[in-house]
Formats: sequence, C-alpha cells, structure tokens
Amino acid sequence: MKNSFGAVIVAAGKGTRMGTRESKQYLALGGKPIIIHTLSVFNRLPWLQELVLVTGAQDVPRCKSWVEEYGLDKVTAVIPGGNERQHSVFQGMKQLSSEWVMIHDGVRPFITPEEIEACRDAAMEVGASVLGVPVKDTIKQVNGQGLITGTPDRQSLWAAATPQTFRLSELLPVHEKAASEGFTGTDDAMLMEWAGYPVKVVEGKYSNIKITTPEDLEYAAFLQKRKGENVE
Ligand SMILES: Nc1ccn([C@@H]2O[C@H](COP(=O)(O)OP(=O)(O)OP(=O)(O)O)[C@@H](O)[C@H]2O)c(=O)n1
Ligand SMILES: C[C@](O)(CO)[C@H](O)COP(=O)(O)O
Repeated sequence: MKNSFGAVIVAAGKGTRMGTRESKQYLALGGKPIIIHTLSVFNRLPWLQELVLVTGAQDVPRCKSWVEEYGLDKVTAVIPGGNERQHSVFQGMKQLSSEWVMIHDGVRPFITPEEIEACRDAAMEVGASVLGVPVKDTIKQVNGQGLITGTPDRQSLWAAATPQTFRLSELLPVHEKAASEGFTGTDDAMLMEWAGYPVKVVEGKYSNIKITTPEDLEYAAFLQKRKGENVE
C-alpha cells in the first residue's frame, strides 16, 4: 500500500562486546528486557503497519511469549536472524509488504517517536534517511602501526544511528546485489550509498545510544530513570 510503513527491529546479535552470558538485547532495563523497550516505542506509532523482530533462532520462542505478554500487537513476525547484521536485516525485510521499511537496532531503546517521524518524513522527501548526530570529538584516521594518517574535517562528520529508512523496493534488490557480490556494510545506508542512492541524514538525539559495552548499561540506567521521572 502506498506510503505504508513497516519496521524491522534487528536483535539477533551475540553482544560480544558487552561480555555478558545473556545477550545484551535481553538484559533487564527498568524491569523489562531492553528489546521490549525498543519494540514498545515502535508499537505505539499509530501510522506503523507492521513490525518484525529478528532475533537469535534459540530466542524466537521466548521473544514470541514476550510479544504476547507485553501486548505488542503490531508485531507481525518474530524470525531468526543471520551471522551478520546485514543478513538479519535481509531476513526481516522479506517479511514485509509495506512500501517503506525502517530498520532499527534492537539495542537502541531510547529512540523517540519524534525522531522516528523525522526519519519517516525525510525518507519520503529524499527517498532514504538515516538518523545521526554530529560528532563531538576530532576523528583521526589511523594506520596499522597506530600512526595518524589524516584528520577529516569534523564539520562533515556525523555518527550514523538508526532508524534507517528506505523504500523496500529499492533496499531489497540492493541487499541481494550486495550478497551476490560479497559486499558487506556496517549499516544499510552504506549499501544504498554503494548502489548510488541519495540518503539524507536527520539530526537525532545523543541519547539514542546503541547499548554495546558495559558502561553503556550504566548510562542506559540513568536515561531510563530520567525517562521514568519525565512521565506525566
Ligand atoms: N548478526 C547480527 C548482528 C547484530 N544484530 C543486531 O544489530 C544491532 C546492532 O549490532 P551490535 O550492537 O553490533 O550488536 P552485536 O553484534 O550483538 O554486538 P557485538 O558486535 O558486540 O557482538 C543489535 O541490535 C544486534 O542484535 C543482528 O540482528 N544480527
Ligand atoms: C547500524 C549502526 O547502528 C549505525 O551506527 C551500526 O553500524 C551498527 O554497528 P554494529 O557493529 O552492528 O553495532
């Protein structure tokens, strides 16, 4: 359907950098698994037609029971992901029938409806969008010996986040082409850039963190407490 939107929440990673036995997307935050916080934000979007969760094959049953338990009624599929994030995105996209697809990391639970809607609107304007923030540090390019080989102009540097929003009819064939040519990107925008599509960056919040390493959990607990205090 024209201008229909689906979301793929990718949560099939191992969380190696977190170093916990439990994969980080299932760790408790404010009494609920992190992934449930993320899904709940998307589930509350009135204009979102379908919501697909991509998770570890062994975690599909418990994720399905959480979907029921937390009343996540927009979730249309809970499916196993792949060895790479790109593979998980591809599997999730194949479950969708919407015109547009928003891909979001399951470990970014502090995304806000306002940021998601800004991404939606920018994608409809340009064809594709990525939420990001201007970098605050000076970024260095460093060679294998640890020597600095360059300092890109900070004015042009943004840290890409998610959601990343595309037309399903454009992203799916690009994923297929990347798979056939062995091209791997660390985000979906990289694939679309590689294929020559324009992608607009939308300025988001620095609080849209990707929970990756142990210190992120401490910051996440602070953000969750602050969020709880802001509820009317
Ligand atoms: N094969 C993979 C790898 C990652 N992801 C998801 O992509 C998001 C961003 O990836 P990242 O933060 O790197 O998660 P992990 O790959 O689990 O972390 P690590 O690299 O530390 O193992 C996460 O929600 C993760 O679950 C996924 O669905 N499938
Ligand atoms: C997609 C992403 O979150 C954009 O910053 C990031 O590239 C994911 O990288 P990861 O290594 O899979 O966490």
